[in-house]
Amino acid sequence: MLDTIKNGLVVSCQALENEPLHSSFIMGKMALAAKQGGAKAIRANSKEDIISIKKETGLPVIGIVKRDYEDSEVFITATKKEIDELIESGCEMIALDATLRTRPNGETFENLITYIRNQAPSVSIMADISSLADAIEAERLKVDCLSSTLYGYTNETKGCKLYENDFEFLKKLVELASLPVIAEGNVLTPEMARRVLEMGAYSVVVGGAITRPQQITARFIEEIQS
Ligand SMILES: CC(=O)N[C@H](C=O)[C@@H](O)[C@H](O)[C@H](O)COP(=O)(O)O
Repeated sequence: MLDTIKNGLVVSCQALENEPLHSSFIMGKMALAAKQGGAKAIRANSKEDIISIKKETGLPVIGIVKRDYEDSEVFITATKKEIDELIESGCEMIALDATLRTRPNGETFENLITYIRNQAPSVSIMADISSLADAIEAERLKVDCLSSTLYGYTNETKGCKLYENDFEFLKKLVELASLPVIAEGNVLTPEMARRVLEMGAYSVVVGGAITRPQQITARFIEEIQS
């Protein structure tokens, strides 16, 4: 999986229940379009979407399951339940929240890593981090790669954007990490994607700027009305 995405583009094809394109059929077609454009792999949410995308494209998939829990802010692959669903989906890599926040049901990131290694030894693990401290802990637990997914999406980093100050956070992360670092989150243009790879990112994940038309439209509106 890691060899496949090196220096390449991964397209995130996700539409949650409250989004207009929410449908495994549509995500499959979206992923096919991404494949035709040259995507090396797809990042996707839910067992159903992953099965549909794999059937439609044959591309490797970085799988997540987003689910909200009352007792925790962690929502990306939070517990064993989501991991079981991902293993059943056949995805090649599982991404999970690797922040230091408390998980639902008293589960721990460390236990989930062990669980994946035992249940699905051929599946790679991506740690979705929000800070350098998260990255250090994820490396200690021997995940396969780090992704900047949650930078800007925790209480401590709220409002931060990955591209700020010429990708300052990503630069620090690449310097610190010995594992491959995937640039993900608010990579909005082809130029930004090239820039993060130049800075040493191993690969880049682009989501909304390709697969969420409501975000793309809003960006046009913002520009023409300002
Ligand atoms: C924070 C969170 O929930 N991120 C999710 C993680 O899978 C997705 O909603 C994002 O689309 C993905 O990370 C790609 O980022 P962007 O869409 O900004 O290119």
